Amino acid sequence: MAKQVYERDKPHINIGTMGHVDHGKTTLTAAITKVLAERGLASAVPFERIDRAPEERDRGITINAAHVQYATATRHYAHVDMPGHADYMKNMISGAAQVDGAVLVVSAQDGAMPQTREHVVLARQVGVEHIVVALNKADMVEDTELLDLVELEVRDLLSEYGFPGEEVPIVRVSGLRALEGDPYWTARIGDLLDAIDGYVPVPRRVLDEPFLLPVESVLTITGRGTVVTGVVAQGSIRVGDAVEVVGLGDTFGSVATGLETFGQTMDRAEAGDDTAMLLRGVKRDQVRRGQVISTPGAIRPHLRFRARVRVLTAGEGGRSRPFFHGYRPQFHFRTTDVVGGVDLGGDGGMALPGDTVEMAVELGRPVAMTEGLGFAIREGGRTVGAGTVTELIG
Ligand SMILES: Nc1nc2c(ncn2[C@@H]2O[C@H](COP(=O)(O)OP(=O)(O)OP(=O)(O)O)[C@@H](O)[C@H]2O)c(=O)[nH]1
Ligand SMILES: [Mg+2]
Repeated sequence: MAKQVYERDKPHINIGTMGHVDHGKTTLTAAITKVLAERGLASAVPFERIDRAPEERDRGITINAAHVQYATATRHYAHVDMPGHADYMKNMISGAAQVDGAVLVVSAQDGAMPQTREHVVLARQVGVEHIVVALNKADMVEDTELLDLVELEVRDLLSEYGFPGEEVPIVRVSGLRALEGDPYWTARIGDLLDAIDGYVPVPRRVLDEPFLLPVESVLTITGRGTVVTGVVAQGSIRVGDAVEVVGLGDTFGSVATGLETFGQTMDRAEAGDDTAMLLRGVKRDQVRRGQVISTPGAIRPHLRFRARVRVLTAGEGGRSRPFFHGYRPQFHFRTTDVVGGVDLGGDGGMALPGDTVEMAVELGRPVAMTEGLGFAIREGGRTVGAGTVTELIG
């Protein structure tokens, strides 16, 4: 059967659901596709197809970020449903790094919880500028004063981390009731989508720079070959173009022999597209998450770099004590994390929570990078810093 061709007839936006564990992100994601399917703008994706790994079903939590697509009257969306559980924060970070805007899901019953705060902090760090709040499980709270209070609390939290808390749209929804077909709550999902359409701007895509695709996942298509997926960070590519696979090992060349988005073929993929790329002559074990696919020669892997880092405070989920020269946390770049040693300049170097410091870093594995690349620093399940590469050393 011939595959459908992707029609680039509406602006494309990448968004995602984030928020504390169990606040209803996956249910809301399923509800959005259901409501839009009824309008002929999406295929309904049931809850079990979003959380589909056996462990996800058994534990009732999201582990891997899942991607679905839908359209509103004016836009095409790729939507990544991120995990809320603290153990899977690194999947949340790479998910958030790809989105142009986020839907922060907050349970109206529980209000803002630890990962609500941590996700807001991380969204800020990875450059998400626009957040729309879904005050979910609103079906469970009858007291409207209580809803007003939770709303205020969320606005304050957003303002605390530099978002315009006063103007962020907050929509009271019930993903579960909408999924069950309740007309009132179905209409509220419509309100949420209107808020997203209206509040998250179409970002300016960087098309005039070399092509770059951070690899999010790798799969084998029997009889065709190895496919990498991810959101194109910059530039564009056509079927037949030469590419390089860069980072985590030796750089090698290939050719993009096929391009798809959500199962629809494309002749050309461009910045912002959620893309699957078939690579010629590449074995499954030669590519992995954390590498980048680029125009040949456009980017190099590096082990050593200098950076400017803001050390998070305990209140932001970071450390309560300083770290010193020789500290070895994990560095999260785009879709990967790599251990690295920190040089704070001499044995007396120290970085206090709340400080912004300059440091040199030596990674355990080379990562494809250019100056200006952002990253998060994590240790023992928490985010301790946010940085930007200022100079490539080696
Ligand atoms: N009453 C009510 N229950 C809901 C609503 N949305 C979700 N739930 C329930 O809350 C529980 C968690 O829902 P999920 O959608 O898995 O939550 P999640 O935020 O995706 O969880 P993680 O991805 O593991 O962080 C499930 O039992 C849902 O049925 C809602 O709007 N109202
Ligand atoms: Mg989930």
